Parts: sequence; C-alpha cells; structure tokens
Amino acid sequence: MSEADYFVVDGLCVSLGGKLRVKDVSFGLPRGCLTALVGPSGAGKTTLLRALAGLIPSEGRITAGGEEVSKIPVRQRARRLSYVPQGEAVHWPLPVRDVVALGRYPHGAPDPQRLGVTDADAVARALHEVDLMPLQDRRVTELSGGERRRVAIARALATEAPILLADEPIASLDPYFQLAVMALLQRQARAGALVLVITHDIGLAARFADCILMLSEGRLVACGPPSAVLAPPRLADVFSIDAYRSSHDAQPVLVPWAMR
Ligand SMILES: Nc1ncnc2c1ncn2[C@@H]1O[C@H](COP(=O)(O)OP(=O)(O)OP(=O)(O)O)[C@@H](O)[C@H]1O
Repeated sequence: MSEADYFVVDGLCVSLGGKLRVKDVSFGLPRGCLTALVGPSGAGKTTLLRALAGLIPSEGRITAGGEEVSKIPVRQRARRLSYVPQGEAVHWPLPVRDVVALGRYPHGAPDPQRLGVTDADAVARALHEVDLMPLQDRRVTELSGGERRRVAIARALATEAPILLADEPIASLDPYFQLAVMALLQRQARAGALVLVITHDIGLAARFADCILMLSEGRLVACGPPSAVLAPPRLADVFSIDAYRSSHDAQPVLVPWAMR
C-alpha cells in the first residue's frame, strides 16, 4: 500500500453460511486506476465486492479517502461508491431512463420524472456512454439481457461516484459492447475514478486493466500489473490453464488455450 491509495482494505474477512469465504484480504488502490478482480468460480469475488460495497457484514477495515466506509452516512456513502450488481434481474417495468435516473437518488433526486438540470445531464451522459439513448423510453423488462446489463452500468455511471464497483459488467455483452464497456471503464479511470471490476475474461483484463487482484479460495494471491499477475505459473496454479500469449498494436494478447 502507498500514500497514493484512495481505497484501502485491511484484513477483510467475510463469513457466509457459517464458513469464511473471504480470508484476511488487504490491498490499496489509487484513483485513476482500472483494476480487474479475477479468480476461479467460487473464489469469493462477488462476496468480496459486496463487502466492499457495504452490502454484507465483514470484519476488518475499509477506508475511502481516509474515512472508514462503514462510518460514512448511507446517502453520502452512496455518492462515493457506486455498484453494478451481478445479473440482469429487473422486476419493475420502468422506462430505461427512469432506472438510470435512480443513480441520482443519492444526490437528492428521488423522482426520475422531475430531475434538475445537473441530474438530467448526468443521466443523459450515462445513457450516451453505453449507447442507450435510442432505448431510453423502452421498459427495462422488455430489453435483452445484454441491454439490461448496459442499463445497470449506466445507472451506476449516473451517480458519478469516485469509486465504481462492477460485478461482471461484460458477462452477457456481445464482443462489440464488451470492448466498448471495458474502454468506457478505462476512460472513467483515466478521468480520475477508481474502478474495480470482476471479470472472467482474463484476455480483456490483461489488455485494459492497470492492476489485477487475483483471488483463490477466498485469499488474495496476487496484486499488481497484468503482466506479473497473469504470468504462466499463476494461471497454471490458480486456474489450471495454459494461455496463448502474443501482442497486437503494442498491447498484450492473452487467450485461455488449454486445460492442465
Ligand atoms: N449467501 C450465501 N450463503 C452461503 N454461502 C455462500 C453465499 N453466497 C456465496 N456463498 C459461497 O461463497 C463462496 C464464494 O462465492 P462468490 O459468489 O463470492 O464466488 P465468485 O468468485 O464470485 O464466483 P463466480 O465467479 O462463480 O461468480 C462460494 O463457495 C459460494 O457457494
């Protein structure tokens, strides 16, 4: 950890169903950094992200900008930290624009139908970022899984929080939007946000992320630049795979290639 770190996690432990699922995890991340959280299924990635978002109880210490997150009043916390949950479940037939406007709720905009100029601008920017302007009047319940995923991302973007936590935001997206969303998250980071994204796509993680956190059986086994963390011995140990490696346009190419 260094003095530049904005988000600091120290000794985080999470128990679910009577078992320790996240085990003594510590790391620090600066703003302006896109970080990918990777690890095999069941490693504890979602559990860790939910604990970071304050959605489930945990032990240890989480600070953002020097303040202990659990002590920040809820609405203020929601302005500092936005969260894209896993999955596309939506139960209310609201228009896309209204769902995205819920991202402004922590800013005191409870009614999506009556937004002030600042809130309306933030919603419009978020819709534009994920190419949802043409669908803004459609009901979310009538969208495809990938389109709903983009609604969830836009809702989190609309909050304009300095910390964005996203659980598999590209999981159900087609290749075009996988690239578009990873590029968008990278732009958010370049603009000063701290973006932490869970993904199973280690190829896109290698290409877009500045930093990789690797979780295995609840433990953080590596934290650092993609070239170091996604090195062959670790992919073999943690994922039981070999990967094809190359480069294209001066960027790394990493393709899961064979089971070990
Ligand atoms: N509510 C719960 N009660 C009990 N056990 C749980 C609960 N939620 C998750 N678990 C268990 O905790 C472990 C970690 O789950 P988690 O969803 O965090 O894994 P993950 O790394 O995100 O997996 P995936 O990549 O498959 O989404 C798993 O063994 C899971 O079965």
